[in-house]
Amino acid sequence: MQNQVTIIEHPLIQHKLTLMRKAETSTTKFRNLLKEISLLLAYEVTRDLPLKSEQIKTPLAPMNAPVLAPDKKLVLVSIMRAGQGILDGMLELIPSARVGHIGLYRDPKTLIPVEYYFKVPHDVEQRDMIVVDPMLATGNSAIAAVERLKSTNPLSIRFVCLLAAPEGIKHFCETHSDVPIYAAAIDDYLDEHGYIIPGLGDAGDRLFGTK
Ligand SMILES: O=P(O)(O)OC[C@H]1O[C@H](OP(=O)(O)OP(=O)(O)O)[C@H](O)[C@@H]1O
Ligand SMILES: O=c1cc[nH]c(=O)[nH]1
Ligand SMILES: [Mg+2]
Repeated sequence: MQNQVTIIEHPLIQHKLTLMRKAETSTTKFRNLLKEISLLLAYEVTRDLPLKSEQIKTPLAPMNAPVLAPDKKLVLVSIMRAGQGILDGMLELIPSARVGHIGLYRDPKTLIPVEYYFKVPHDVEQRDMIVVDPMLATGNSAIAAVERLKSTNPLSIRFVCLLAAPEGIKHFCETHSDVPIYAAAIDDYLDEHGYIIPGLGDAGDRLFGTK
């Protein structure tokens, strides 16, 4: 199977992403912008959710109105820390979604992800999964997270990020060819430390003000 890679080129996303990239953007602004963009990413990644009809009454007339099909249950999984920034926005749009967390940090020397936390809802086998992390750089973290999450048997998995490097997309697609990727932009390349260029720096540090 060949991955579907969707670049979400909506002007509002692109404008807000530019503001996030700027070195002078404060932690508060960075966090707010990521939340705002995440609402728009959530809109795109849920575009094909099935609907059913429900009989309702407006103040003027009865009608058959569309509502989300009740069996379409979602679980959002944040790759901590930086995934929390996308999770917050998505939960605002999909408040009934269940939430899982996987804690990973990238060893700065080896660029190998180290897991420090894992918790997903017990009924994940009946849910479609949306995994979120702003950055897909080497792809090692997303690959490890998805591998771990596949072992819990969700109905399906989608991966949503803000920025991706071409190297990370290639690596991820070679490993998890069945998982569609949604991103706001694909940047140019990775530097010798595994940072996305031009990128936006370390998403976790910028989100939480840890540097
Ligand atoms: O594709 P990769 O090369 O694996 O890099 C991407 C990972 O790096 C960042 O996390 P980081 O390790 O900085 O942890 P943090 O979220 O706690 O800052 C980012 O949020 C991804 O999880
Ligand atoms: O550019 C990068 C690469 C990995 N993780 C980040 O937060 N930023
Ligand atoms: Mg980080």
